[in-house]
Amino acid sequence: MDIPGLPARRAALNLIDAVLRRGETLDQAASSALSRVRGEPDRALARAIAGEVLRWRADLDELIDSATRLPLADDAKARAVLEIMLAQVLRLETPAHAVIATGLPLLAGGPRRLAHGVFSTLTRRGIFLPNVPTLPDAPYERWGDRAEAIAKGLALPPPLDIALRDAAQTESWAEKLGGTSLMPGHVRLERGTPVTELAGFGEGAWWVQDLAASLPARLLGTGGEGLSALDLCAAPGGKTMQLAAAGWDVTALDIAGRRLERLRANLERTNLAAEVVQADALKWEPEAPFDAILLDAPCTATGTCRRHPEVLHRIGPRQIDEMAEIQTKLLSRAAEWLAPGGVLVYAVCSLEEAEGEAQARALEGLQPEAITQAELPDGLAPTDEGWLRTDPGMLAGQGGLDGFFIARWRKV
Ligand SMILES: C[S@@+](CC[C@H](N)C(=O)[O-])C[C@H]1O[C@@H](n2cnc3c(N)ncnc32)[C@H](O)[C@@H]1O
Repeated sequence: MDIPGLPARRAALNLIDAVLRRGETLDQAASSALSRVRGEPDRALARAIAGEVLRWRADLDELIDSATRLPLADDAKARAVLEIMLAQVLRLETPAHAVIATGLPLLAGGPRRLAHGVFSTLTRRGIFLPNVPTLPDAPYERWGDRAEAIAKGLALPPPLDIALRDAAQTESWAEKLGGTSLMPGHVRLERGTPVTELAGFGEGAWWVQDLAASLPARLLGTGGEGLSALDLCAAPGGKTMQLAAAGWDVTALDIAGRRLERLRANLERTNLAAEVVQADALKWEPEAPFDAILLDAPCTATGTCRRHPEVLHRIGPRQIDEMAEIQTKLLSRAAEWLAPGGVLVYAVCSLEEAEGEAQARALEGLQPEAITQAELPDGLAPTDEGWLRTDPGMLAGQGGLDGFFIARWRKV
């Protein structure tokens, strides 16, 4: 029999290992790593511990190294166990005795005494974490002069943003749900709000969507009688719902069947319509050109680091290059499918220049259409090129937002 709480800590260790060694996402790792953890609270605890370690790993390691005479190897199990133990004390307010009771058994047959010694030395010393997590070296270097601000955003727990089907009712939904609105059609609620229990969820009056993620579809404008929009890479459908609610005649295309099932369920719940196509956008050909195309391309998703801190560790040049290559192909195909006068919006939830600015710079044959200040919430501004670059850490006073790159063109 395991002691209570031990399976959750073992699972946290396995989740971290899957991210650091196998490059998996926490979601990918979850089904196997959490399979032996009974009960949702313990599964949530395992994920929370792993998330905190991945967010604060550089700072936790600095503490560990300050208390050992010889540094532990980067991949030493004792280091990983100490990270888990310290993250609980420093981030989850778990009492030290519970941390010891569920941490040291993970090192059975190994350096338990060493780990106990390091943990006791540190907790006696009165340790704390900085206000802002220290980024791992690789993303710190990649993000250059944006890195400090991004790190500040990482320290903020992301709020819960919802997008309304009917933007005209923004004020009344904000009041009903006790939230605040940063632009029409948007309401911001406190993190951890149980989504499905909120008023309006069942009747499909809104869906969960980060404020930044809601901007690309807004930048296509409103549709109308007979105006067609292609949502290329559409699942699970946040932007499809926005486009349909804005009056476009939407074709929603994605390669992933399971994700398209979620898109269909989302459309059904919100009582919105779209033609759904399962296809590979690198091979598919449309029957007719579109008046508007939204390419929300697959990407490294580093802009979601607040919710998915594993991207700080598992994304490197290889993944960025792979994604950039696909994005270039998708963008040039999408550009060919526009009707004269049609608008193309390109978006990625990535903080990487290769997936954002470099893609926009390389696209030929369409006329850039600058994003304007009036189209953005207060506190955000377009770049000199007329693109939008959001970083976690922007709008910090209002709870931040995800990192996105967005650009727009017109076919003249
Ligand atoms: C950033 S997500 C899209 C999110 C979606 N637009 C939303 O707002 O809910 C990228 C999507 O691209 C899809 N995808 C990746 N490669 C694709 C391809 N070759 N053809 C079509 N879809 C693809 C993935 O299945 C994934 O659903």
